[in-house]
Amino acid sequence: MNIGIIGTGNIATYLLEQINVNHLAKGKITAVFGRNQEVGQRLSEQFQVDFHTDIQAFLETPLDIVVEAATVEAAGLYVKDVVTHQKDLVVSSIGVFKDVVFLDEVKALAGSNRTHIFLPSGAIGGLDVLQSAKAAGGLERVQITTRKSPQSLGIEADEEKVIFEGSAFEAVENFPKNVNVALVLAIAGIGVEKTKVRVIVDPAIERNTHTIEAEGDFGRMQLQVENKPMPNNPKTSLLAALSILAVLQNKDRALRIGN
Ligand SMILES: NC(=O)C1=CN([C@@H]2O[C@H](COP(=O)(O)OP(=O)(O)OC[C@H]3O[C@@H](n4cnc5c(N)ncnc54)[C@H](O)[C@@H]3O)[C@@H](O)[C@H]2O)C=CC1
Ligand SMILES: O=C([O-])CC(=O)C(=O)O
Repeated sequence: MNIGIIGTGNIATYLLEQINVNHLAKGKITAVFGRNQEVGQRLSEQFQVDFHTDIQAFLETPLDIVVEAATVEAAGLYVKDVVTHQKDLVVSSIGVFKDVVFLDEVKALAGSNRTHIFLPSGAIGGLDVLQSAKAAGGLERVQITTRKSPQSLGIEADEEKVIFEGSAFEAVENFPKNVNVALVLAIAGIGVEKTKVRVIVDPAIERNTHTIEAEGDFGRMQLQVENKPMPNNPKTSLLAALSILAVLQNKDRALRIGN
């Protein structure tokens, strides 16, 4: 499997190490697309990977699957191109799908190009429960509370404070690098308007903590994940990078676990 990556940051570098050096997934990252020539050159030498600044040239290389590990904005620019070039796609910046019409368009393109789109569970879990809970309707309420340090949120604060309360749609507009988890939750569950999000800044906390609550005909769920932030980017939890690695490991397996 030839893997391409969009982005040259923290997640991209983590995947290059785990796949090209530690061989933790089948296949190899053969090409990286980014804007920063200097960083790209460094990654290219360190991990024996082609670096491209032209998206068309990147997508014309023989790739089986492309991992977007850039930003919500970059995902908006490139995901359709990836699918129309008939590559499978893994999206990290799931906030790009806050626009349901855009999500439907990308899904339709994937159908007509016979490709698959993977949305990793990222820095949370519980998506299996939500999908089962709504299989026959009857999922009523979903809420996520994200608690992060000022460094992880990229803001200044000297006391604990609720800094956002609203829908998943509004949350992405405000914190595009911190609430992709709310979007995957919304897509798995009851949608971007009904999924409620709270963001709390907490100077006393070291871990990126997400608490998910859901209720419906199935009963109730409460799940809390206390994530270690990544050293190179404290906004991002290690689990988010691991979840992409797991998607790449599981993609073609005969045995599927969870729904
Ligand atoms: N689903 C989830 O649970 C999570 C998702 N994320 C998403 O993953 C993304 C990547 O995370 P990190 O690697 O930690 O971030 P990072 O900030 O270390 O790296 C982002 C990279 O994207 C590149 N980039 C930005 N705009 C670009 C463009 N137009 N074209 C090409 N490259 C562009 C930057 O140069 C940088 O190399 C985040 O921005 C966020 O959207 C992050 C954490 C959790
Ligand atoms: O990594 C995390 O804890 C969550 C995150 O940044 C995101 O969902 O964008």
